[in-house]
Amino acid sequence: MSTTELFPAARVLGLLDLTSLGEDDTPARIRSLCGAARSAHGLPAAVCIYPEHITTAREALAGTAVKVATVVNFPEGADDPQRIARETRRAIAAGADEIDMVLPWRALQAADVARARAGVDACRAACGPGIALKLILETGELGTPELIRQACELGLDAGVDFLKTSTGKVSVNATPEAAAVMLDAIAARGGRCGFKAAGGIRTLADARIYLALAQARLGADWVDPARFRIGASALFDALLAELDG
Ligand SMILES: O=C[C@H](O)COP(=O)(O)O
Repeated sequence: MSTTELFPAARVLGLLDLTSLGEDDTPARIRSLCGAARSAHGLPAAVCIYPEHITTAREALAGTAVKVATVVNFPEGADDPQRIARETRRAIAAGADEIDMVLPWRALQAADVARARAGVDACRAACGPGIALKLILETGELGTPELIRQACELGLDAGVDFLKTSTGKVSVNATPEAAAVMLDAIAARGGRCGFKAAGGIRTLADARIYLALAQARLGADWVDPARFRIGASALFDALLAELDG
């Protein structure tokens, strides 16, 4: 079966974190994004927006099952655990269901594993068991498969809910090579952690590359919104175009 048949546009839509992380986003833009999310073809898994727009998104999505995801320590990936905890608590108080936190990846690059881990632990503690934590590794900046694997192990040890590739704000974002390393790490721990490909994914063909990689390593049943997401700001229009025929 081809990836087009395995992963039709309607299925991809249900796995989408519909993203708007523009510096100039306004409440009107977020309302419009959430209005579009209520498409006749089905709902995305989540919208992903800056923390200042959580309330707007919550209101605009009321009555739907679409989760409100937001970003913390974004996009820089700083290494201040207290700031990370504070941002996380505020986002949850404002109504976020899911937190996409950037790993203090420079600390990891500098071999300060404890500092990087402290940031993730702070976010995990602030999330508690009820809020999904997606750890953004910024794989394009980590660079080597060894460092990407080390970042995966750090996140898995800390009990994050998803490993996510990228912020979309650096020159190298999601790549199939980085995704393969991440999916291998997730599979080696029994597939309990999810995976989110994000950053530079613009077409259905791009999305299907990551879906196929995940299915090959973790199985067809594993690929559902509880464990697999595509984060993208530019894919939605391509999906609707396909669904509209
Ligand atoms: O967190 C998700 C990414 O920011 C989305 O990146 P993108 O704008 O390249 O689709």
